[in-house]
Amino acid sequence: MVNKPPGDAVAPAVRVRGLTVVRGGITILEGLDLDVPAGQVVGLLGPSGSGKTTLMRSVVGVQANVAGELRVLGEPAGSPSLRRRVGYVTQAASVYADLSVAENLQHFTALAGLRGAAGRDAVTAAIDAVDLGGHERQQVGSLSGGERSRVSLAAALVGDPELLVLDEPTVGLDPVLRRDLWEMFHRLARQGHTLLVSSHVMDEATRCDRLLLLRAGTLVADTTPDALLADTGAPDAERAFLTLIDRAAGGTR
Ligand SMILES: Nc1ncnc2c1ncn2[C@@H]1O[C@H](COP(=O)(O)OP(=O)(O)OP(=O)(O)O)[C@@H](O)[C@H]1O
Repeated sequence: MVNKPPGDAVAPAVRVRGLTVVRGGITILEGLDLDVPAGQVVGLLGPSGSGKTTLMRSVVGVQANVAGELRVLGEPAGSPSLRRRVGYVTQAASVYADLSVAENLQHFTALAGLRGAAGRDAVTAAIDAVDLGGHERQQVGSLSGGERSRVSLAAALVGDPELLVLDEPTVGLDPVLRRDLWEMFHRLARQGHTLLVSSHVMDEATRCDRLLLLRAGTLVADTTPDALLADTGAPDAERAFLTLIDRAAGGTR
């Protein structure tokens, strides 16, 4: 497992300066400056279409037409050396429905270059991390939606990446599963992983250590849940977000 370095003076896991991304001839992200601190659960929140996936794709190095500075774990985003250090879970499940949980994870451990005992240990550790013990032999196609999401997460975990980039991992899950997943994210952060987790559900903001609030491709706030509520005087994250948007627009509400 990744170990936390001592002290607080740790370089950010992701450093973004002046990031602009154009897709289909349209500027989707414009001049973003932000840091993702190491060892924390950082929420990337914003409405549908605000650019969360585009930013995540840029961080993991699969996005074209990216301008500006984008460093991930000290390397330029997309560097070949980052392939094993960064895990990415997209919104679409990336696991095979006709294989069992264990077979899926064996496939991903092999892709991560882990063979023999190291591969078996990685599969066991990933299954434990996502609490899927007892489901090893079950076909993924017969799992519940929440269990399937956790297999995708386990697949991203097998190489023990330092940075996990998770695109809307809790979408469509019931409140209990959502809570369990957020608890798991914090457990992973305590082990030294950094998690960048997107959501368009504002009440998930309170579950993050830090928050990046995006709207229409610009950063509305880089804050903590407590500071967000204190700064806006709003009773919850959703109303705080609306207050910030009104402020940015020069509104009076
Ligand atoms: N190839 C493309 N050409 C033009 N516009 C695009 C292209 N891909 C994405 N977009 C636009 O970029 C904007 C940001 O999309 P993105 O998927 O990053 O948003 P998001 O915040 O992740 O949304 P959601 O929460 O719905 O997943 C959207 O308005 C989308 O329509």
